[in-house]
Amino acid sequence: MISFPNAKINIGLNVTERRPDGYHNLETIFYPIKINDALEIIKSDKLSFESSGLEIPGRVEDNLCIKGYHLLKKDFDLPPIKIHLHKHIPIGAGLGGGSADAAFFIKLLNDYFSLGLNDDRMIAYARQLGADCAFFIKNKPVFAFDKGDEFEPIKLDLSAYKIVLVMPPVHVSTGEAYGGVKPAPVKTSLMELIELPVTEWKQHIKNDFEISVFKNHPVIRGVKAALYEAGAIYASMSGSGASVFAIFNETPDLGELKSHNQVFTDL
Ligand SMILES: C[C@](O)(CO)[C@H](O)COP(=O)(O)OP(=O)(O)OC[C@H]1O[C@@H](n2ccc(N)nc2=O)[C@H](O)[C@@H]1O
Ligand SMILES: Nc1ncnc2c1ncn2[C@@H]1O[C@H](COP(=O)(O)OP(=O)(O)OP(=O)(O)O)[C@@H](O)[C@H]1O
Repeated sequence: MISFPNAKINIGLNVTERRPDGYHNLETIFYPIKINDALEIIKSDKLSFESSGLEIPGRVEDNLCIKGYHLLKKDFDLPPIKIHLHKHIPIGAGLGGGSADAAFFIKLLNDYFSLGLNDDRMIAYARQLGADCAFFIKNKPVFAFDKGDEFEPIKLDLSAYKIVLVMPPVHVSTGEAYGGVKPAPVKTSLMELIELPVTEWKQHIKNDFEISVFKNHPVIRGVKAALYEAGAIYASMSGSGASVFAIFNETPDLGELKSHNQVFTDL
């Protein structure tokens, strides 16, 4: 059985406070986009994991799919499977690629072995694998709060616009990004700001990670500026970076940006 985990972008991200457990409370809007991995499972005589496409850093045991298998195996008598992941979603990009794989893997196991889990139970498992994972179970635009794993549904449809995503040749680790951020309470919640017309987002909606990440990686600031020069209505780094997305009325001419970065369109 195969599925196609997709990436997300964060439209606005406010880190509001440090939590006693070392994590941070935040508020953000998660919006799914059409950059996909391919994830396949088949029955086998032993548990195995292989990947193709982009190289995934770290040990196989730490891959979120393997972690997901062991998590569900505690509660279900799962037979061994062979997992194949074709990695296409850029890594260290703030696109939640690993988290999407984890959530889609739980959904695959649920379907393949008819485990009978509803969304809430799958969300409870996904949350244990990483803060971003839970979003990808329902995979619909939401306002997220707490660790980024509590949600309010929102009505947001950007399909009338052209969304472009630029991945510069740098990677930012999530830990590094949280290390540089100064938490602060918000004046107006993103839940309200997201209701503004897209043309007003530039004045009101920000990503708190940009200050320190841009300082350490000025090339990312440059990408955002170039996207505004190309006519973007709104542009922002996604999550903890390094990717930057932009919303346009018409398909832009990205000229120079294309020669130094990976560019995704039609998202
Ligand atoms: C930056 C975002 O992508 C925004 O959507 C997420 O907050 C990151 O979520 P994630 O990658 O699923 O994060 P996890 O794998 O759970 O945690 C990685 C590290 O990020 C930090 N972290 C993550 C989420 C959060 N609300 N507060 C944190 O401080 C912690 O240092 C943690 O050790
Ligand atoms: N299936 C997976 N795909 C990619 N990375 C994985 C996966 N499983 C575990 N990882 C580990 O997670 C790290 C970052 O993954 P990911 O691509 O989700 O980060 P990101 O782009 O910073 O996303 P975000 O911070 O938005 O969750 C990788 O360096 C890798 O070690």
